[in-house]
Amino acid sequence: MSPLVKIKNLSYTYHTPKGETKTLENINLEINKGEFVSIVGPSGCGKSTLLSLISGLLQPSIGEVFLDKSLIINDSHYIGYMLQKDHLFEWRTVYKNVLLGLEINNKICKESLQYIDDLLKKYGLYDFKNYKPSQLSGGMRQKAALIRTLALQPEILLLDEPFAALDYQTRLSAGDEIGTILKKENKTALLVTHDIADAIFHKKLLNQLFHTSKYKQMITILLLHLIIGTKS
Ligand SMILES: Nc1ncnc2c1ncn2[C@@H]1O[C@H](COP(=O)(O)OP(=O)(O)OP(=O)(O)O)[C@@H](O)[C@H]1O
Repeated sequence: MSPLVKIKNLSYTYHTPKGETKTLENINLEINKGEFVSIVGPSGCGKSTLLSLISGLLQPSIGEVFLDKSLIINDSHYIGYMLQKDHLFEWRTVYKNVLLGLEINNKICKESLQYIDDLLKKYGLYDFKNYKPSQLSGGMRQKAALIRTLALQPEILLLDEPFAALDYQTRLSAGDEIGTILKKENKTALLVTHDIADAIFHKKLLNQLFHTSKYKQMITILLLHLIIGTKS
């Protein structure tokens, strides 16, 4: 089976009038379909940059990023992003928020609406669909944001510290629920976090440990493969 995401000899340097910042150096990584991979590293080590490169928002300085065997040169593949903040709009109901991606991408049809209804029912938000985001708990809001992302049926989900804004208890339950949803929907996901507890919460298989960037000594990116599905 060929990997869904393949990163080959990837390096990235930011160029600004003040100088250059070598952020990633010679990263190699493969993610198979259905895997949940966590990358842990301290603030500033390049986690968000890596996600931008995978999503095609940035182009590698050196190396290549492939998604499903084709080179990522722009954002032509559909990639779902979940950020620290849920970015739900208070003036829209939960349902209207969840519909937003479909609306923007002109993808509202009978099947997509049915898929949203199924997700809302399966994951306990259907009864809250006419609520405003402020009437939901932090964990429920993150679930609504996840359903908004899943509605577009992305090939891969990129999760950039999605639990960081939640309190510890909510973080545990939301992390658990979101992991369960991704597993049930058979999604491939890459989580980046500075908090190792977030990554090992799902415990599973420690796959690879690598050091990166001589410019940021002592930074260790701990790569955990949290295998979802039959491999878990
Ligand atoms: N647009 C930019 N221009 C110049 N340098 C940048 C830019 N974005 C990020 N950097 C630098 O690149 C390095 C990596 O940043 P990045 O945001 O990828 O790290 P991170 O691990 O995601 O950090 P955090 O956990 O704080 O979000 C940092 O030194 C940062 O200052």
